[in-house]
Amino acid sequence: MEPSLARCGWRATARVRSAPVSNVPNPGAASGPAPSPPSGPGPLTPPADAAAPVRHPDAPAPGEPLGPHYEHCFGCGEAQPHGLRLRARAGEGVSITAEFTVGPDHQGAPGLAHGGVLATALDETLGSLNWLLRVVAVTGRLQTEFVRPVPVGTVLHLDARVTAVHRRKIYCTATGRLGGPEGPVAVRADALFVEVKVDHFIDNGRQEEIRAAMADPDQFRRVRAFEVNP
Ligand SMILES: CCCCCCCC/C=C\CCCCCCCC(=O)SCCNC(=O)CCNC(=O)[C@H](O)C(C)(C)COP(=O)(O)OP(=O)(O)OC[C@H]1O[C@@H](n2cnc3c(N)ncnc32)[C@H](O)[C@@H]1OP(=O)(O)O
Repeated sequence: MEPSLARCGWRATARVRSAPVSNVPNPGAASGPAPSPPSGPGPLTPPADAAAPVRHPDAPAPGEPLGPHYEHCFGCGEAQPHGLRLRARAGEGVSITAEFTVGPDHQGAPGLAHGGVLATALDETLGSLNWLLRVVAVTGRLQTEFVRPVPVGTVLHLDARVTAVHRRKIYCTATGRLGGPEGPVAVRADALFVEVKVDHFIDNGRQEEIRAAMADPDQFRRVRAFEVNP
């Protein structure tokens, strides 16, 4: 241990307190064997009749930057001072690459990215995939795996792809690597997005921001085009 940390009273031997499992009361014990864990495919496994994703003919070309989908978005917006300012590019097929530089505003522990911020980076990258399908969709489910700590200053290189589509459900997966596209894997996610109409935002968003977004002709046209010109 660093001498300076030892001076602060930190002990490398700290352990979570725990009781032996046999001492934990089990109210179900008297009524027979414990229920078996759920089996079968989970909600992030596409059903057998799911289809392969199809890249929309008007999707941005591979390598083309996607640009923010909303300027105040915490994930990608330019007008969001503490946001992630994640930059995404179209990939081949229905895939995306993205970069996010972890800054001091993104810390959880000293010098390390907050797990929720990393989940946001994964969510934002996965959400960008819908631009290649040309549908508007929101996250229904996001399962994250944190494999390595991510220091402040790291450029996290993300890649994501859609694996299957079933009715309004879009199944996708993403990986984030440290320092470069071939760097060690730090985070992973599997997700289910659900296609929605633009009315989802109009009906549920705070009126102040909705009015401002509707007054922005670029914003409105871009999103509506997904609905009326599938
Ligand atoms: C002028 C206005 C301008 C607007 C500008 C807009 C620009 C922005 C454009 C694009 C935005 C993209 C934003 C990107 C940001 C990154 C992504 C996010 O963080 S999004 C935020 C977090 N997510 C939510 O807030 C969702 C909250 N949840 C909901 O609203 C609903 O629960 C919703 C829409 C997800 C589903 O509700 P239902 O009533 O529409 O759909 P049902 O009929 O229940 O489900 C349809 C199918 O999906 C399955 N499903 C739904 N939710 C599921 C879940 N959580 N897990 C598993 N399956 C689920 C169901 O089982 C059903 O499947 P079966 O077709 O029957 O097989």
